[in-house]
Amino acid sequence: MTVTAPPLAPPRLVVRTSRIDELPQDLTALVDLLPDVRPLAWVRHGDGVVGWGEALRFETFGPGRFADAEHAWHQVLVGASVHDGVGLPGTGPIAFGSFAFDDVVPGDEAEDPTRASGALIVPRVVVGRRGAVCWTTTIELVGDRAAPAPELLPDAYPHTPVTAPGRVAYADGSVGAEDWKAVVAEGVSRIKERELAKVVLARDVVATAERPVDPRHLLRRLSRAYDACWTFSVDGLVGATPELLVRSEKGLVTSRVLAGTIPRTEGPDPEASDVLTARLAGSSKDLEEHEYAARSVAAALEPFCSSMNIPDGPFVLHLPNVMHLATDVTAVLDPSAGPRPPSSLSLAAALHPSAAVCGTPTVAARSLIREIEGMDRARYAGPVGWVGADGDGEWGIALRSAEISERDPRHVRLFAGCGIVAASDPVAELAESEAKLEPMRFALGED
Ligand SMILES: C=C(O[C@H]1C=CC=C(C(=O)O)[C@@H]1O)C(=O)O
Repeated sequence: MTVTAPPLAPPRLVVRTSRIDELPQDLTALVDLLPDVRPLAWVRHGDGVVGWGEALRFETFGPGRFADAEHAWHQVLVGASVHDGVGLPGTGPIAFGSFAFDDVVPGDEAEDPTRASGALIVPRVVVGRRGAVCWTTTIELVGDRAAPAPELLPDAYPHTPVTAPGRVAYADGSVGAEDWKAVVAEGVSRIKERELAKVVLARDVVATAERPVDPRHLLRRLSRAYDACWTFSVDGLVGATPELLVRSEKGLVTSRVLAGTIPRTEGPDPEASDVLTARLAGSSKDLEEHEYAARSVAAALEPFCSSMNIPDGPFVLHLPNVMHLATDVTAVLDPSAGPRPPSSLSLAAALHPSAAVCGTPTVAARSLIREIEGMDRARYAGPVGWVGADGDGEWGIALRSAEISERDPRHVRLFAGCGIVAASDPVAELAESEAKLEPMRFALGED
């Protein structure tokens, strides 16, 4: 694990949260506040948290990436001095984070042994909104002479205008579209050979923009057009995910499980929309895909919970680009499990990778992905979100996402994947993956 911070050991945080005037009733009110420095965001329906600056960063590696990050977060909180005048989820100290999908990236260690597979970032400034309550949090490192005075913090970062990426050219990523159909066909045949029941296979597309991609541009467009999704930005990974891996708040745990998809092709015709909804709700192939995902989430949560509610069947979630089969799982953390309940981050670690992004059984699916997918997923399909001082927080699965290249921010990798079962058809899966790329293609467009 790497801790990047001014040379102070151990670092001591001073955290102040205070209520501020209500922000405009606008879906982009929070993301509009972001300055031009690697923005942090977790926003849905205009509520959530945004952050900027870096008080602390913890970088972690490999299979221990979640546990090491959690340990570092606990350590830093021990000495923190917190003045929280609001007391809501997301107030006080928080860290944004994102984590790689896989424990190992084949061949990668040789190429870049320093590339972290997880990071928690404690921002210098957070602004949040929950309903009518808005707040700001400033986070300083004691003795950090480089830090601006607290009263200057919100303005101490450059507020240059948001820039649009201009013309964007798209090219094949690691595996071209045609070849990817063969990858899917291989997945189907392995399933038919009974090696496994389900595997999620993904592909990437590389976008090259005329100008460096400003994550704030993507955030604005996503939070407006995909407001029912969780729009996020952490360390150059930006997206609007419809899938909530876990939210943990005061002992109540929620997870929105998605699997089973139909691209939306019906335009504004409500009758056509009803036909698609009915087709998805009655598709045995999609129901099978969904069942594996819902079961994997329930099984991972079970050891931590005293009760759980799993609806009998999924509902159909309507998004602008696709419809999904969805199940909202709710559960209560077991109060007798010990003095410190599991944090949202450790629940995310236990849930990852669910069968919505990996497959069933997990180990067989993960090894088939490594064998045939032909792509480094990096942080795509890994957990992304935030954790607070009490461990509560929200973690989504980094879907409908793209990674802006650190080396050259004109380059962006867009990702999409599809659950494959015995009845999957490679042509239909390619069309589905295109529909799942649509949010990020839209985000890269012009206002
Ligand atoms: C893996 C992705 O979607 C997952 C979530 C919802 C529906 C899915 C599906 O129907 O295949 C996938 O399991 C993705 O968007 O890249």
